[in-house]
Formats: sequence, C-alpha cells, structure tokens
Amino acid sequence: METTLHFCGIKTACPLSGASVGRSLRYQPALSQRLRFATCVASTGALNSSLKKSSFCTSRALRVSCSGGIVDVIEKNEIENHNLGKNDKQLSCVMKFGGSSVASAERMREVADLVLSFPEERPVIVLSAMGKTTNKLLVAGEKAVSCGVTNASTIDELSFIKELHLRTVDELGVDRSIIATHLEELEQLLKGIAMMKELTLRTRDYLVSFGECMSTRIFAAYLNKIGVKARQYDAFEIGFITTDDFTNADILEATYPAVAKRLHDDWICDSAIPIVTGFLGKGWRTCAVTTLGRGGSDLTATTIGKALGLREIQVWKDVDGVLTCDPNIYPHAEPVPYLSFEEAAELAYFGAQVLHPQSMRPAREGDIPVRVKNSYNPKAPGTLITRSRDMSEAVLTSIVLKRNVTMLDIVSTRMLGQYGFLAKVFSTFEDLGISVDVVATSEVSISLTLDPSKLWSRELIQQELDHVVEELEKIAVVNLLQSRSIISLIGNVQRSSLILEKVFRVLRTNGVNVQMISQGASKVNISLIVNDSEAENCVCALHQAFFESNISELKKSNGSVSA
Ligand SMILES: Nc1ncnc2c1ncn2[C@@H]1O[C@H](COP(=O)(O)OP(=O)(O)O)[C@@H](O)[C@H]1O
Ligand SMILES: N[C@@H](CC(=O)OP(=O)(O)O)C(=O)O
Repeated sequence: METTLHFCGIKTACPLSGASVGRSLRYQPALSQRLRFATCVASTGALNSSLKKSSFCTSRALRVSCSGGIVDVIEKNEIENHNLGKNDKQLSCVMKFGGSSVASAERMREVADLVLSFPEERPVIVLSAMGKTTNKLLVAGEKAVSCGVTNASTIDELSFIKELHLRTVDELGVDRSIIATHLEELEQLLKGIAMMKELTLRTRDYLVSFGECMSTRIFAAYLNKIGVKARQYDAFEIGFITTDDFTNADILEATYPAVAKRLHDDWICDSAIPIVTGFLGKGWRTCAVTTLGRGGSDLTATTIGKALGLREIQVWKDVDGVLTCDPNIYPHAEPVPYLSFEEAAELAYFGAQVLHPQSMRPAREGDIPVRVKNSYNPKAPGTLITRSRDMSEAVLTSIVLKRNVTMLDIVSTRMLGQYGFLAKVFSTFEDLGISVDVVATSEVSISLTLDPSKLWSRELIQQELDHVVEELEKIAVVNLLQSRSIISLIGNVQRSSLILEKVFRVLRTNGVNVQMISQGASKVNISLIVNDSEAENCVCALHQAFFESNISELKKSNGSVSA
C-alpha cells in the first residue's frame, strides 16, 4: 500500500507497507527525534505495532492510532494549539442544526439570524439534510432498483428533492449553480442504480450524502450573500475517518487531530464560519463515503467539539430539549433541564430519537458541555448535559421506549455449577457480530435482548435470528420471543426501591407483567421488558405517575391510572 507521510507539515511520498514505514521510522534517528515529541496517527495496525516497539514511542507524548492511507505526524504542541476556545479569537462552539431546523428557505434564514444573534460566538456550524431529504433519498434509491433506467429520472422523490432545493436556492437568492452539479449527479446515480438493479449499503451511503452536501452548500452561500463569511466543508474531505461499516460507521481516533488541524489552519489563514456536513465520513479502507447511522449529525458535532476542544456543543432541534419521554408517545412530556453524560448516553442508546446513540462519547471524553435547544423556540432554556450534576433530588429523569426488540431465553442443557456457559453464549454473539442490549442471568439460564438496529441495518433479520438460535441450541434450550419492548427508566438508581415500588404499582394496576428486568451495571438506568402491544400505554401511565403526581393521584382515587 502506498503511504504518504506528513512529518510536522513536511510531506514525504513513501511507497512502503505499514510495517516497513514503521521500521524505517525506527532506524532514522532524525525522524525518531521528531517523533519523540510528536503525536502519530498511523495508517495500519502493522505500522502501529511496529512503532510501538520502538524506543522513541516510549515518550508519553506519542499517541498511536489507526487511520486509512495517511500517516500524519503532528508535533504535540501543534495539537495543543488546536485546543481552541481558550482564546477569544478562536472558534468557540459547535452549533448543529437538524433537518427540521433547516427544512426550508424560511427556516435557513431563521437559523442564520439565530447564529448571528450570538455575536460573541465564533461557531462551527454542522447541518443535516433539509427536512425529510434523507428519507426521500432512501425511497428514491429503493424505487430505482426496480423502476428501469428510463424511469429513474421521473421518480417522485427525486422530483421532490430537486424542487425543494431549487426553490430554497431561489428564495434565498443564491445561485442555482451551487447545487446544480449535485442534482445532476444524483440523477445519474439513480440511473446507475436502476441499471445495476441493486442498491448496496455503500451506494446507499453515497446516495444519502447528497442531502447534507446540498444543505451545507446552500446555507454557506446564503451566509456569504448576506455578508457573513462562511466556508463549506464535506466532512469526508476534512478528516472524518470512519470504519467501513456502511450505514452505521464509527468515527476513528485519527479523525480528531485531522479535523482539528484542517479547521484550525483554515480559520487562522482566513476566518470564515465553517459549515460542515453532518452524518458523513470516509471509510478508512475503502475511502468511500460512509454515514454514521440515522441522526449521525449529532455525532459529527460532538466530534468537532472534542477535536477543537471547544467551550460548548449546541444541538438545535424542534423540541424544547430532551423531554421526560417521547412526545410522539405522550404529548405532555416536559423538558429535562439537566442531564449527566451518563444519563444522556443511556437515554440515547436505549432509543430516545432526540440524540444519536454514540454522540455523547466525544463530549464526555473531551468534557465539553452539550446543550440541546429548540431552533423554533430559542428562548426556551433547553437541556444542559454535563459530566456530573446534583442528583440529591433526582428520582426519575426520563422514560425511554425501544420497540420491536427480540428477546432470547437461553437455558443451559448442562449441570448446575458447570463453568463457561456465559462465555459460550457471548462468543456466539461475537462470532455472528450481533450486539446484545439488556441481560439478566441465573446459574443455568440467561435472558437477553438483541440490538434491533444492528439486525435491521443488515436486513437479514429472520435468517440471522434462525442462525443465532441454531448455534445456541448446541449448548442450550432456546426460546425466541419477538415483538418485545425495552422501557428504560433513566434516573437515580440509588433510589431504585422508590422507583420500582411505584413502577410495579402502575404496572399491576394496568395488568402488565414484566418479562425481564435489569438493574445494576448502569447507575442511571433500570430496564424492563414488556410486550410491544402494552409498551406505549405503560410509558404513558408511568409518565403520569412519576411526572404528574397530582393527575396520577386523582386518577388513582378514581380507580384507574391507565393512559
Ligand atoms: N425524550 C425525547 N426528548 C425529546 N425529543 C424526543 C424524545 N424522544 C423522541 N423525541 C423526538 O426526537 C425529535 C428530535 O430529534 P431529531 O428528529 O433527530 O431532530 P433533528 O432532526 O432536528 O435533529 C423530536 O421532534 C421528538 O419527536
Ligand atoms: N440526515 C441524516 C442525519 C441527521 O442527523 O439528521 P437529523 O439531524 O435531522 O436527525 C438523517 O436523517 O438521519
């Protein structure tokens, strides 16, 4: 593999394998001298291990991690300079606006006004695709598979996307040429899909990337038009390096220094507000466009926040912050003023659509506060997410529902006291690449739920489940239970008796039996498994009992707490 080395800004073309690059670094004292005080982002595992063996790598200053195709060696003090936000003249915060916030020309104008209403901030802006563009692109791709090449240009969703973007450009008074090439390429791509009669995960990611590529170009052009200097960036061009798990890629460590360097250097040369595509990255092996999973722009924002060491990460939504439950399930949900990273991460992971499941990780690592705000109601205080918060008064913070979960009851066919059963069960999941959400065990049995998104993303649900059962039946009796829901109670688990006493009272009144319960590992989450068909009513009844005690007491005295 051909590797390019950037030594503290000096480029060297180096047609060597990762291992030999590592070796040559070790035997070149001048380079190793530099590396002693450098941070190294290495291209391959081989280069990593080769570097780690070398004496200069013993320096605490050297951090080695994998990225694709590029070895970037940056002086440690250069990295430290990238930790901005301490200096008033530097970029200060990230502001991420989701699809609902930039759904039309009018919304884009309001977002621009909102950004400009904080003159003291020098933000990096992250945008999602306009409105429901991502969904429309996915439907267009599915239709293209079977519509025939001649019909690809007339797919309704393509017409909708063209019309929306051209109308927005016209209404904002910016030049149509800003997105003309993208619209042409999008049509060509749909024709290509129609010709191939298949839509691979890789093509799907490329297809949906058009949404963010166009929204950011339009918004940057509009800011420039009104006299605010802005510069558009495609995340996959500025160092967002990811795994090659198309549709659900993960950010690699190499992203942080690369993104920091690019945004910082550009800002220093010519300060223009960076407008970055959310949701997108570049696969480290394939170098193809990847996406970070639905809602992934939140993760883009927190990654930039950590990379640049910014003061705050703001995610602007269409609700007044993180709410006590999903407002689509129960409209009386209330904003939660404060959350810890741990609570927010559990809440996001267990299905609260408001935050991407992985988005809290960079914020927590960088210890950067995240503020969830409403772009339709900027005066609302929103939710502030920080490392720790006062939990002395906290009981239940929020209720989260994850539907359509598969549960497995696995009972060992071996004798009591035999060791290795749990190890065998989990190695089966590891071999099949399936992640597990909630677990409860006894000596000879284990109940667990499988992460549905992991299965959905590969569209192999039934075959995969059959295969899991087949493998586990070699060591156990297996009972597969589908259409289950996880209700996660996010709150202060130190008060678990109080919480559970109330929960079971509510469930009993509603005639609901809990099929599994998990509490322990997480200090902020108690998970209950119930039937899908009962789950929404449970959430409403629990919400009433915990957050609307007056209503709940009233209903109880009337003999019912059901929603
Ligand atoms: N606990 C919750 N708190 C707030 N919003 C939630 C919650 N659970 C689900 N939602 C839904 O998440 C939506 C906001 O997330 P999202 O659609 O990703 O926003 P955006 O596209 O603006 O980033 C809300 O409109 C709401 O319907
Ligand atoms: N546009 C992508 C990424 C994203 O983050 O969107 P939003 O911020 O609107 O949830 C999606 O729909 O998944």
